[in-house]
Amino acid sequence: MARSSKPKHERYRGDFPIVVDGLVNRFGTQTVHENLDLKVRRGEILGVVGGSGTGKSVLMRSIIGLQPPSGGNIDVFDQSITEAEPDEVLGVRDRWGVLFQGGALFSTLTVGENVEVPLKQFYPDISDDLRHEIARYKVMLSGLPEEAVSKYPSELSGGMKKRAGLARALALDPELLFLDEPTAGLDPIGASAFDRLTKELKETLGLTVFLITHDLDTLHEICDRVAVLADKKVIAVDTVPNLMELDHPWIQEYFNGPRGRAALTAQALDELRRHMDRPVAAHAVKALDKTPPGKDKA
Ligand SMILES: Nc1ncnc2c1ncn2[C@@H]1O[C@H](COP(=O)(O)OP(=O)(O)OP(=O)(O)O)[C@@H](O)[C@H]1O
Repeated sequence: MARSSKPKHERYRGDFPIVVDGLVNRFGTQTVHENLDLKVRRGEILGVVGGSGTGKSVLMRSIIGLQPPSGGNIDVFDQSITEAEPDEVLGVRDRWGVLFQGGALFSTLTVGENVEVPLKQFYPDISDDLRHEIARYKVMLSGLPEEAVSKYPSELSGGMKKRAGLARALALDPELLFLDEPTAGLDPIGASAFDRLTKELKETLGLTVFLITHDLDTLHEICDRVAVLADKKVIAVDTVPNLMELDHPWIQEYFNGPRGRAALTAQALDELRRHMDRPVAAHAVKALDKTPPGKDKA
């Protein structure tokens, strides 16, 4: 399993680190994906949305090679994941990190030991001291206090568990980061802090982020584009404002329904608050805050 003898790869410089072409996924008689196409741009945060059961997680699992598809092709860094031999896939697996729903931490290992798992798997030759040091650094990079390194998952809050899972996802300095509903179960303040962290990490580490979410605030705040899954396909990929213009029932219901409008208003309020020193903006924020529910807060 070790690949330390292989030369270190170059960072990907192409435009589309992930290209999904004609993906088909069937489970028995159930077809989840039928000719699904998707291109993820390098350096973007791509939000992935869709109703429950539309196959967002199956799509992510297909891209990271955990779900052999029934048809189609997936290239990651211009290399086919679907047709590659297991050994070849190993060569790209250390170039992505995954935060699964719920964190998926090993409960019998400390946070630091959890982060060390992929380091041991892919770089078995590095010294214990260096491995501990890398793990400690990743834990702090994920916004956890240094003491968290020696804590067990059961001793952490929900938000801290997500950050620990993120630290593990970042263990191998990935170019691609997969996040499956990272803000689910977090309170609004925790969710917003996690969103900010995701954006900061994307910018400072030059990540491309594939982010499955139901969280409208996340979509508005940090996603460069959003892919919408419906009818077994990706029916649209665009910025949120452009998606809101589309005449598809699910998209209209989702983005222009009451929750979608509330998220949009919250974002507008945030924008205004950033200019609170200007008296006019302060008045506008007050006025928007007082708008009765149900009335449009344009
Ligand atoms: N290993 C499997 N075997 C059989 N059916 C599966 C398997 N994995 C997923 N499915 C089915 O595929 C469909 C899509 O599942 P998936 O978890 O990708 O949905 P999702 O869009 O992520 O949903 P949610 O938003 O509720 O998490 C579901 O109907 C699910 O039951």
